[in-house]
Amino acid sequence: MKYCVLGSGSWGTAFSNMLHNNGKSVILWARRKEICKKINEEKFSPYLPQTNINVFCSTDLNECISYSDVIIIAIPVQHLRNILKQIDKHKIDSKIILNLSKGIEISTGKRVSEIIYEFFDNVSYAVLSGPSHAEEVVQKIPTAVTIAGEYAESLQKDISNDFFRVYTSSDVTGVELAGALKNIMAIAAGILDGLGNWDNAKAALMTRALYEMIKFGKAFGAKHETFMGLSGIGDLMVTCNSKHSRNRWLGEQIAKGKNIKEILSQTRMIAEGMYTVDAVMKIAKRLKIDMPISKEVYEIIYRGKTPKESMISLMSRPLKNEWYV
Ligand SMILES: NC(=O)C1=CN([C@@H]2O[C@H](COP(=O)(O)OP(=O)(O)OC[C@H]3O[C@@H](n4cnc5c(N)ncnc54)[C@H](OP(=O)(O)O)[C@@H]3O)[C@@H](O)[C@H]2O)C=CC1
Ligand SMILES: O=C(CO)COP(=O)(O)O
Repeated sequence: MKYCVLGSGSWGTAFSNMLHNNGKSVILWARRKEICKKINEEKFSPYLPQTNINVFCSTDLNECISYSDVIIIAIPVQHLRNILKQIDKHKIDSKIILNLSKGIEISTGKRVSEIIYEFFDNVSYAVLSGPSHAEEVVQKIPTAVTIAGEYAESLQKDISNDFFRVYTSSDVTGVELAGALKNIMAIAAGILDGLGNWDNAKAALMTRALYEMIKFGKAFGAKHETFMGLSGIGDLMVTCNSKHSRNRWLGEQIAKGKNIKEILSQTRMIAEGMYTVDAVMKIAKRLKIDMPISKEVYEIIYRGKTPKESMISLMSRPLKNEWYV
């Protein structure tokens, strides 16, 4: 199968480079000409400056689609719709779309599969997610992830190699939601890290975060076991603890007293959780799902609540059974 990867940020670049090294035919699509030029002429990406990038890059979106059997999405979710609008429907007809992005669209509350099917009715869809920081994948550090959806077994074979191990799952909704929700929780973890390196608090936060993710997922028919796997607790652990996580970093900066505008001006990278939390709070309100950690992340980012005030709010909630619904 031939592949194109849409999105030349850190993950799209790392993933396409890995597929190229697997011996697959791959094109990376970038929206900016200067990125393509650097990758093609200097084997350099500003998103992964320590690594040689050997994959071919193009800025011609529809040419990339025509060339490929599998179209891989690595575009921040709030910008995905705008890119999909530019794709010629006939060129993508009956192809496979594999999503790597982790988020929920604010304007519609949709997961990536739902956005894709709104545009293209005759495509096959799969999602790949799990603990997989691009910075480690380009260094060939052992990584394991989950893939769910159509052609999962064929994709699993093409993508896996001696350092990147792909497991299959049948739960597309769960894999999508777990990947989106853990980004919110990583912001909360970063806020805690910025306040103090507190082991008890971090363990409590991650455990209650997982329960919150499961409650939300179940409202959409996601399987409990998915949240116990690589795309659930696995990705939650890595994102809440990793020095590479942009979501955790964003939280840490907030706790240091910086305002959001100032933090965003420091990087071109995307912390998806900052946007997903807006979508999740709208959905949770509508469906009456209690999401205390997400609510505090939302209040801090969008309402100016201080991290200390949020911590007090969380700790002074009415006492209850650990597994309340
Ligand atoms: N980084 C990682 O380790 C992992 C990331 N992911 C997920 O992959 C997805 C892509 O993230 P990642 O590769 O990390 O991106 P990065 O944060 O590394 O880079 C930002 C990307 O967003 C693009 N972008 C910024 N503004 C726009 C816009 N207005 N329209 C379209 N694209 C825009 C940038 O394009 P440009 O350079 O042209 O500005 C760039 O490709 C996210 O959903 C993320 O959660 C999943 C697993 C691992
Ligand atoms: O999803 C990721 C790792 O699995 C990347 O997380 P960040 O976007 O927080 O860097």
